[in-house]
Amino acid sequence: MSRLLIRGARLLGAEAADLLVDDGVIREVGSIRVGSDVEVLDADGLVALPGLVDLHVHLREPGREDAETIATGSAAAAAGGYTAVFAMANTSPVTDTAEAAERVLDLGRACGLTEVVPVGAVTKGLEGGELAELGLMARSRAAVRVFSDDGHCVHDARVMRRALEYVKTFGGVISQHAQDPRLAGPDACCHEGEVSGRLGLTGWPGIAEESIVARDVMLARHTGSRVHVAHVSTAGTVEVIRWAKAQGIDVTAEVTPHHLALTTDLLAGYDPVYKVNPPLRPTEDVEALRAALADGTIDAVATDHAPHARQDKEHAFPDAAFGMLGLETALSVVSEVLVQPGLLDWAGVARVMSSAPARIGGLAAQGRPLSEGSPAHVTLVDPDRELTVDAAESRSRSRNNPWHGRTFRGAVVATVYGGRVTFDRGATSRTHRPLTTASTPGADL
Ligand SMILES: NC(=O)N[C@@H](CC(=O)O)C(=O)O
Repeated sequence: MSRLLIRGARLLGAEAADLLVDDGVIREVGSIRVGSDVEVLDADGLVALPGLVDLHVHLREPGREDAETIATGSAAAAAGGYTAVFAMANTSPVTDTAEAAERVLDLGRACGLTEVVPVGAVTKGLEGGELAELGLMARSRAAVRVFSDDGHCVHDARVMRRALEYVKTFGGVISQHAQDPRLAGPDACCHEGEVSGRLGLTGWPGIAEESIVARDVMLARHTGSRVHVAHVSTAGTVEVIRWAKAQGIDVTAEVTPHHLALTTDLLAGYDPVYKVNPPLRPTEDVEALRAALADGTIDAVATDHAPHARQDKEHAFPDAAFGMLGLETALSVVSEVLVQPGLLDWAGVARVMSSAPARIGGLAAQGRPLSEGSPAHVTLVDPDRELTVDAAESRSRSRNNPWHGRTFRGAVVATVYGGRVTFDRGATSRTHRPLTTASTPGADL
């Protein structure tokens, strides 16, 4: 494999330095001179983060390759700075066997743009009844550690209890889509409140999420097992998780960029691009989610990248599919709503978008500090670069992009996965410019 020099990157909490990558590993960090046989990424003024890790994406293959494939989803992931993504099990067929998980793994490896980690279903066919082949999936080549019926809640407490007991035996985790189906059924498509009343849309009350999370943290305590809360969307859920963590219960949680930035008011025009599950919530919830991510109550940002073909999404609001794209814009949204206002620094971004999700998902080779001997998974970010989102330019096969037309400050410039450049917005051709903090580069990170 060819060698790569990442020149002059701003490392977290350290001086700017060059990184020499050989055979997929960071060999040297410092001031490095190389010959002309080495590919160079000019990272002057760019922040180098450990490669981003996304615990929650929908890649739609097998079954809905018209909406996304593992290849197009991997390209979108690389463009978003991701070096690992966890592919949810709600494909067709469902990832509920060892063979299905291995197939997703192999398709991801064949693309080679990012690590594609299969998530196994908790129950057969996501039907909520019988447990899927959890042990076989764990012992397969795919070594599945994260299990989820995402898109559906594991609503039967007895099934959830057994699943938690089972995955404990091999250090797995259940990622729960918390939605009590009796409190928020299939027609529920809008946060239950003033807006749903005014628009005449069926409400999806926060209590449908909070009551399941409260039950699940108690089941995690009872079983001594590990539960992860997918796409937290309300202030009440934050309170439950904060309490559970204070009791020492083994619970982790993720929040999406859209729940950190968009509110239920956007539904006023009935644009189905804003229809997502769980729904967009009011400002008070958004503020609580931002604060919870900053103080560590919520561990990670996960996109819930949910591509949909036009024929599924472009309908009257109640009939449209749930979900929105997220992979290519996540870092820019986090930069805009958390870094610019001072709620997170870049070390904090590395925590919530790389090291914490890697730890939760059991990926030892991801989320590591960029030091000698670490695998070369690197995301280069320009904190000041403006990015205007154009849905037509997406690498995703789908166009349900809620950020179309928005301009963000802060963008991924290049991604290195296993020592190979998988995305480059021009880092190889950038002109040199001075570091913004010349005396102590990295001090503001
Ligand atoms: N998050 C979404 O809005 N959609 C998800 C599944 C789901 O959680 O409904 C999808 O697969 O499209």
